[in-house]
Amino acid sequence: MTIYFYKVWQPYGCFSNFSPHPIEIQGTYWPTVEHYYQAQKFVGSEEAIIIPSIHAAPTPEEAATLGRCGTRKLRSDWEMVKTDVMRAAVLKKFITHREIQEVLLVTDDEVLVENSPTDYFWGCGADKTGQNHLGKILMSVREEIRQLLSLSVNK
Ligand SMILES: Nc1c(N[C@@H]2O[C@H](COP(=O)(O)O)[C@@H](O)[C@H]2O)[nH]c(=O)[nH]c1=O
Repeated sequence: MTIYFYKVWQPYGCFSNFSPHPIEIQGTYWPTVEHYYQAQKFVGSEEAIIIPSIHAAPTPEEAATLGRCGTRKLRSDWEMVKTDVMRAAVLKKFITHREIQEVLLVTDDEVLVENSPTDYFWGCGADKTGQNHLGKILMSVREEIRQLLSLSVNK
């Protein structure tokens, strides 16, 4: 059975990048994966001055609004790196927070789909034909954590 998730307050809300699970990456703490992801759009770009505001945004929604501002220029390699940026952040989230790691592992081999009505890249979009890259990242993180756990058990 496919598992759909989207908003934090809906079933499997902990799979949303907006869920309140902080991550530490290269010595910096980010309140959510979404804060980190949106800030990475401007690393090394002429708009990098916005990064502290994204970092300090009171909610992931506000971080997303800042990062999505259409007039700001993104780093030139963003399209090439964004999936790796997202995967690193999602992996860190589920390694750090054991209670949601358990929720992820209990989904076994079910297909995970971000049920966004608007996003055809990270989610499945309104008509379910989207690429679902966030769901694919979650499934690959699930597999990686399983392997890490089996290595530590067999040591
Ligand atoms: N969960 C969730 C969203 N979905 C998230 O939005 C991000 C994509 O942002 P961008 O690349 O800037 O379009 C990505 O983290 C995706 O999972 N969007 C929302 O407005 N509300 C939400 O509750």
